[in-house]
Amino acid sequence: MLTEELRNEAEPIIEAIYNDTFIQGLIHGNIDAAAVIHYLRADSLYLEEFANLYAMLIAKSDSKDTVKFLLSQMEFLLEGESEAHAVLAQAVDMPYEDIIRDGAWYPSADHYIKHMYFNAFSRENIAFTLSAMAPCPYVYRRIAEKAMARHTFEAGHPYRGWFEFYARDMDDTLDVMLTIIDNEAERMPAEDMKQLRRNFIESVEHERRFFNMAATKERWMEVDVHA
Ligand SMILES: Cc1ncc(CO)c(N)n1
Repeated sequence: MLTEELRNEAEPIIEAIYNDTFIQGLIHGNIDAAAVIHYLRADSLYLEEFANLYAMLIAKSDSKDTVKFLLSQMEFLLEGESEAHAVLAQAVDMPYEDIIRDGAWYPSADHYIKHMYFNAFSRENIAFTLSAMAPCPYVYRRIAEKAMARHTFEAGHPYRGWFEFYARDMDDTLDVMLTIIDNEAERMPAEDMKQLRRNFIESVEHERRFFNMAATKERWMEVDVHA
């Protein structure tokens, strides 16, 4: 199965993400608050676009079950994931709304978002876009699983709820995404299947860059989007 292979290929990158500054900082509870704030500013905008991408995929879907899935995911995204963000906001002791007021598509987030949109705009088959989107739930779930397996988060740990959320709540999203990708891949020419692979692995790399973006507070040097 294609997505099983892709998950195996992604594993060393995910292990690297796990060992990078951002996740290690969350695990040990000593992350720079400014990095968490930078992450939330970018991620709130990223998730907004993720919801917009679901809407684009709905327009491309002819199966009722797929439409239902995409709708439910959109709702989950708009409601549920705020729980994970709330944990981070609380840990840095700032109201969430105040944090995200000044967000921007910082360069790495910008690249990742446009990678997904390129597939949505240029391909009719939703498997292309889904192959670029699936690493979003997958990478977070794997990281959360690794963290929970390797560490004991005491009750008062400021980031415990973040890891618990992603260890618990990503399965449904992931299963349906991977099933659609595998079903479509079976009927595709080799060239297209290669693109699904590239899309998936590139997004796993984008996930790494996104956390590093937050850790280094990466921003555009010349573009002021609030001008
Ligand atoms: C960039 C990014 N990837 C994945 C997730 C998990 O949904 C997230 N919130 N943000």
